Amino acid sequence: MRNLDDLLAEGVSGRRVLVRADLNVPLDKQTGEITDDGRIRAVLPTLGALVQAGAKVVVCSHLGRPKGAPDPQYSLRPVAGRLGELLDAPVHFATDTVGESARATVDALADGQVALLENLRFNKGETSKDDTERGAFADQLAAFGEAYVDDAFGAVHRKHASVHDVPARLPHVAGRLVLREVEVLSRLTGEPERPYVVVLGGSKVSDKLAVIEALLPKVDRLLIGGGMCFTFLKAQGHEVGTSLLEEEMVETCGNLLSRAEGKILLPVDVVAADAFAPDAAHDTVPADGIPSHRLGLDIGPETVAGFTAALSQAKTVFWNGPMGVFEMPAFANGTRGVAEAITKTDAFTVVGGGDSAAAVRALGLDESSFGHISTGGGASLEYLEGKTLPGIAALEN
Ligand SMILES: Nc1ncnc2c1ncn2[C@@H]1O[C@H](COP(=O)(O)OP(=O)(O)O)[C@@H](O)[C@H]1O
Ligand SMILES: O=C(OP(=O)(O)O)[C@H](O)COP(=O)(O)O
Repeated sequence: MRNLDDLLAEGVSGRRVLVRADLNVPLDKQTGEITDDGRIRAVLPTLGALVQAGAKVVVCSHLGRPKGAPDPQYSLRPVAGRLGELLDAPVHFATDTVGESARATVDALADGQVALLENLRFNKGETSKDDTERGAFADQLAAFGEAYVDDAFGAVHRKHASVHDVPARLPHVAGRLVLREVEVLSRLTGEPERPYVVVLGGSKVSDKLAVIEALLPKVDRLLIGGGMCFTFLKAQGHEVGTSLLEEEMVETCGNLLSRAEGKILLPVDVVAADAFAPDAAHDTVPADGIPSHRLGLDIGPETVAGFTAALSQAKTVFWNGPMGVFEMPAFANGTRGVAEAITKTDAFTVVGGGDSAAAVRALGLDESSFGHISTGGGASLEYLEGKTLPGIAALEN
């Protein structure tokens, strides 16, 4: 896989370089402010090197999951502002992705300047399953660069135009972040030191359930909390009230549990609330006793103790997905407890995922007490699964 140094060695001064970044940062639902800028900081080494080398840097990214059309709540404009502060240079923001504003913004770039295009997912072509539709959008994007750098590790598992199709159209290299992520994560794909414990939570339930099947044979223990656990609890015959549930995956989860040979550890207690709100009334209840009008927003203290015991034995730990809605202090204890347990092991520990990494920082945990904090959750899980990831394969071609 060619990397940024190869491109820099060819010389990029005065050349337009299209950089796919993962600037999908968490935003405050009320104020729209960026609550964690870790993913922006993570691409600074690549962007800084290109700026210094005098390239005209055209950055593109997705933010959230808009439905193929402009949606102001998912605008990258606040990210352009923050990126400019971190680079200590103006970032020229295009109000569309491949339209007139983008063309004018890119055309006006001087050497060493940076532009950010509006959210890629405001365009249907970005995520389309139709090769022709995706290809047509990739053609438009590729026109903005003479070379392409993929530094969007968090999105390399997506077969999307900017990740999978643009590199087929331009000379392409891996950015510094992608290179480092792959280097570190490859330590977990060979023969990880055992016991190897994986902790899964978060809210992207259907995406990540698909990964469990492939991971099960590789791990010694799989601890499941967060929004993930309720589909499993349901499969065990428990009622889960109004908790996050993937009804159509209940049977799959039942099959997984019966084949897991006791490797899967589920919550024994959960914090159940009246509503998805910071001030909602809530209680800790047994996992098999969630009242019908309540929803589970965190794992309970007994579960944290059980997970801590399993983690204390581990020699390798991978964690993706918060154990609860950590953004609300009343439901942050499970995530804090599990994160602290991970920092106390003498295992090689990796945390992956935009929100998981944000949780580590929001809870004031020492980032250096983890072996690696990855910017990708789904991406690192699928990498660990041993799958060929569309974004990596495209860089290797
Ligand atoms: N029990 C739960 N119910 C609903 N949402 C949850 C629950 N537990 C965790 N979450 C939410 O999951 C989100 C993170 O999920 P995800 O995107 O899968 O993680 P990551 O970005 O680390 O890969 C957080 O915003 C958190 O509030
Ligand atoms: O946030 C992301 O992934 P993650 O939550 O698995 O870390 C990436 O930006 C990918 O986003 P997507 O899962 O909407 O494709």
